[in-house]
Amino acid sequence: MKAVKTLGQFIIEKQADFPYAKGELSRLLRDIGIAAKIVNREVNKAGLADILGDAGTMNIQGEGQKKLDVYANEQFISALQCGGECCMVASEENDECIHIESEISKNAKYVVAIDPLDGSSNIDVNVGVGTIFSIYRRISPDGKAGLPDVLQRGTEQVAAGYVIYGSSTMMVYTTGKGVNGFTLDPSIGEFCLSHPNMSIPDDGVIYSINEGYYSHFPDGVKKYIKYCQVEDTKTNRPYTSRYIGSMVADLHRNLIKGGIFIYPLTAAAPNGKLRLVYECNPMAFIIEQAGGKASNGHNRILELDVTELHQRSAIFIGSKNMVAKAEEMMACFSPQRIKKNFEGEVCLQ
Ligand SMILES: O=P(O)(O)OC[C@H]1O[C@](O)(COP(=O)(O)O)[C@@H](O)[C@@H]1O
Ligand SMILES: [Mg+2]
Ligand SMILES: [Mg+2]
Repeated sequence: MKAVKTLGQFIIEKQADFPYAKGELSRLLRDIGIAAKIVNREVNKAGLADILGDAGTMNIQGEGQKKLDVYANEQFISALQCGGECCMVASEENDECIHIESEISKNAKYVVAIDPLDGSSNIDVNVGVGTIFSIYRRISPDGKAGLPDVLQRGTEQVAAGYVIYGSSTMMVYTTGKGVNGFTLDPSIGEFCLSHPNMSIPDDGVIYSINEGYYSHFPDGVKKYIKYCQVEDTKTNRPYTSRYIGSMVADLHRNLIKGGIFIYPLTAAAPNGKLRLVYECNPMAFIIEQAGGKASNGHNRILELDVTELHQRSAIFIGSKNMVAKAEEMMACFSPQRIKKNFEGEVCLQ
């Protein structure tokens, strides 16, 4: 019988990888795991728990908040407040950063950026949703945590992860030493190591993009979609199209099977849709740690300058050879040219 290793046991064991570790990061990951279990409980019985539907409020993105967006946000913030290892939270659902003033937390070493519920458009229809988190070391002086702490480049993340609430619930995370996945065993209420040392294949046969916006895509993206659809058995094409509409679920599938996920600049979202701080940077850290690649079509996501909390970015992420191919086609079009393209100027293609 294979020994079960829980998330808590694994975290403590891995602490040895960090000679100066005092357990703060371990306890912070524990706190995130606790909130994930509470959210999972509600997601699993969402239809019965009066937690489906709209909350009737808008977030700073101008998006209508779902009841589960608000619930998940509250659960993660309160778990981080109780745990004492986080001095500030930046959330998709809050305009500004939330300072944790309690005595035990205000000088805590870490700040957390979070997308409490990812894939909100799928909540009411029982399709996989997730949570995305990113952890940075506070760079501001004691008690002075602020925006600069979450506007650090993605390369400065000390840990990142996601939770997927799917047919089973999993937590997948990295601390910069590989990627590991844990499946929640409801019978013991523990996340247990199920996917050690996850790695994404260098090549895949899945492309994931919302083709409904095709006419608004940059020509480089149109060219790449055409490339995916061409008949060529030598390169396993045509690839197959899969798009769930929850970034976590689309990336989790591609992490395991190989594939590329693209959310480019579009006419409707000229700066992209997905948010750099709590969606693109953490997912890029995980995918790179699994051997994949992540860019905005031109530049490495993790090296992008972060100037705003809810800043958006285009993202091309997944199997490294597939992302490289897409970048090759985007190279025909510099970001400036793409912008011009949206202003209706004829593309040189
Ligand atoms: O419906 P679209 O435009 O394809 O967008 C889907 C994308 O938007 C998101 O739902 C945005 O995330 P949130 O649900 O956290 O706002 C992603 O999960 C998903 O990849
Ligand atoms: Mg999201
Ligand atoms: Mg969200």
